[in-house]
Amino acid sequence: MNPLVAPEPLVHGGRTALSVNLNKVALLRNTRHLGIPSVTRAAQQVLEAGAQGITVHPRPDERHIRATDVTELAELLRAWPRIEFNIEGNPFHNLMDVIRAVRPHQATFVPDTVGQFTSDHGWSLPEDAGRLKAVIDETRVLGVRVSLFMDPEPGMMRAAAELGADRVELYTEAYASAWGTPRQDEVLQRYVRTAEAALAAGLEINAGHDLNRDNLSDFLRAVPGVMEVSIGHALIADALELGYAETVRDYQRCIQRAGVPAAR
Ligand SMILES: CC(=O)[C@@H](O)[C@H](O)COP(=O)(O)O
Ligand SMILES: NCC(=O)COP(=O)(O)O
Repeated sequence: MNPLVAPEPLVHGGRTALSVNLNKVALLRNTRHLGIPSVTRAAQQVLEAGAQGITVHPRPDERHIRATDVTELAELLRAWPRIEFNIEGNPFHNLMDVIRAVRPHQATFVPDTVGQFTSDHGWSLPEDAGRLKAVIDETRVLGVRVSLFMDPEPGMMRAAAELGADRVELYTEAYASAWGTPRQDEVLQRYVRTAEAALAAGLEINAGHDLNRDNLSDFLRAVPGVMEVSIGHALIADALELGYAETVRDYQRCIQRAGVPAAR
């Protein structure tokens, strides 16, 4: 029995789930040998406040999330059967060993290099398709949903679906950079067209990177079918001021303001 995949699919009724990325809690923790702030305590508090998922990106250099964090979070989440565990990373680096061991609900494949400052691009299809097929197939056989981290390129959506991906995660940095500028609507339309192409190809849709309390509602109001947003950097920064619980509630309010009820 897959330890983390729920017996029944975790369906949020097409509503947008909030998955909190805990990378930056681990980043701060790693600056001393004191074990604080605790990653598992952060997870417990954001889940008690209503978050529907936890996301981590255990990079090969362990600059933030470590392998031990992943196993401790997997253990914690056994007590939260309706919560999704999303583990991100490059499947050609360390990620597949983690997926085989933990079998989270979702694996998000990201084409980062080992020392990359942060994620800053999606997969190139069809160029990357040949090597992605095998790891997508293996991951799905393990009962783990596959999401491909993708730029807002409508023309790549069919190729992502043909590879067997269940979802694409729209890389939202371009939107976040344009938000509040005269280019906002033009850039947003690229995401709308990409989401429409993804849905037409039979893919489900996630989104993430640089989303925050200012730009989230406009994105969800415009872009159809977003099942999950994974948010870390801005959310943890907000939590330094507001606390985890009030911050999660505020992000849920942003989702609800978009007219897309937050997942229950
Ligand atoms: C894939 C993505 O956009 C982010 O989830 C990524 O985890 C950010 O990584 P850092 O937190 O190391 O910047
Ligand atoms: N996949 C995006 C994610 O998990 C968090 O990205 P960010 O909010 O830290 O930019």
